[in-house]
Amino acid sequence: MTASVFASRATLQNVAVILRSRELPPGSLGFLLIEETLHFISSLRQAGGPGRFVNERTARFGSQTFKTSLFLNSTVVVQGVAGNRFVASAESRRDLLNSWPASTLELLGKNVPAAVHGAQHKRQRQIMSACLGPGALQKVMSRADRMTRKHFEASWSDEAQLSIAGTVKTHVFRLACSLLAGTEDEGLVGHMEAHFRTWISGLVAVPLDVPGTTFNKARRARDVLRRQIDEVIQQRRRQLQHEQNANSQYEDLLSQMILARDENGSSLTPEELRDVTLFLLFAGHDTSATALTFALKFLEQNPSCLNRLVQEHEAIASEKQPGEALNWMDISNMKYTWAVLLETLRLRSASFGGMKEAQKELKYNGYVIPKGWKMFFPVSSTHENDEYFKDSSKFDPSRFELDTVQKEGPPPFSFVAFGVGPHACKGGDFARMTISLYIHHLIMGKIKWTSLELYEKYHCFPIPTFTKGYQVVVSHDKFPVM
Ligand code: HEM
Repeated sequence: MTASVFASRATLQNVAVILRSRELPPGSLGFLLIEETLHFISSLRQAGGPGRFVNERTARFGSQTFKTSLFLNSTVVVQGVAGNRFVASAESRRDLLNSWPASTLELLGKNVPAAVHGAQHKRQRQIMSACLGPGALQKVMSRADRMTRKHFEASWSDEAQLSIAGTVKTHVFRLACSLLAGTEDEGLVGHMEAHFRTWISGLVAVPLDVPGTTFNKARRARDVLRRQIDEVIQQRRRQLQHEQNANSQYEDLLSQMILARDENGSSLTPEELRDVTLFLLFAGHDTSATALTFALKFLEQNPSCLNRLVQEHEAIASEKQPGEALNWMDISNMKYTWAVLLETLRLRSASFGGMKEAQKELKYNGYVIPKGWKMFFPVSSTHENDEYFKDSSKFDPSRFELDTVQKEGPPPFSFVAFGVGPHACKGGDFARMTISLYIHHLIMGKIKWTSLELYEKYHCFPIPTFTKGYQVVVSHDKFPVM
């Protein structure tokens, strides 16, 4: 049955391709629409992500724009600044729409920002802006600072051997639960973490919903998480009703999200609030944890960059009283730290690219993109292009040091780790706060970490992941001055 559906879909699409072959970009949809997907996934299973898949086809067809088929969809791949700019502006006109597989949306929920468009999306973005921007984050900074200090005391003891990937992931999840959902209850958070991992593993699984499959377990885990988040929200609403002053300094973003209104005075519906809270945990978790893990690896491999960071953090700490929490101004003054994070994301982007669907026939670069086809912009082929980033394979945070080292930053649409267009990331400041705090307390704790394997392998399916979890030995001492 499934095979015949594949076959008829593939046949219909192939007929369309033959009829319009002169107008379409060069390329091949492969055998039964599945062959190309297998090549794509095999490329993601290696370091470099989709780079090999994209570069091979770019060379074979002599064009940066080519057709292929990904995840059963006829797809046009576009690259570089021009391709990214085209996607952003076509999406702003709603000629392209965000396109996630139906099975992923089934697990994420139909109300999440990535799934909605138009007025509902605008309302959600306005509310998220109010709750994830510097003003809101300033209110939760002392809580975040306290949790990060506590994490180092508990997990980074002298001579400990630990997996940085695992340790960082757990911390980022706990911090996000505390700041986004307002809960630090260890029992509840531990329980949520286990369900959370089962839930997100279903997002890239075969969507077979029968008992025992990864997808089915993920759907059940999602139901448990929804109940848990609903309870947390109800509890928070009751607390807020008892608060005398609704403008007091809320130490969690959930309270701010409950109270936030868009320009028309509308708030999130209860179902939206639940789905958006869970979505924020999902959107901010693996992305931030991966960026932090790879940043630490790059720093270990580049002692001169680490030394610059030490100077920056010592200067900031010297202005504080002992034990005084960092504030948002301190985070925004950590300019080299931010440059290290951006350079890490350039070389190890958590997203391998964006997939959008054409709502009508489009023209790009002289080629036709038929209605219903997907457009895919791979991140790596822009990030690793010497035209935009000189010596692009080199880890060099100074390319993002605007005002001080560089007169101009990279060209617009060349750095796309946070996506482009109306659905671009809303959590950059949150990620910046989480990662900067972590690096600050690591450095000020005089902690040294040494890899058991300096050049450990990693793969990119679905995001960059060290094969052995980046195992290190910890010691507490002074950094060598370079
Ligand atoms: C280094 C960390 C992060 C990276 C690299 C990252 C990257 C991305 C990317 C590539 C997208 C998709 C954009 C698109 O579809 O075009 C996205 C969307 C999003 N991210 Fe992030 N993200 C990070 C952290 C966070 C955090 C910490 C949060 C929240 C706490 C967050 C919230 C969101 C939201 C809400 C969206 C969806 C926006 C929409 O559909 O309107 N992200 N992010």
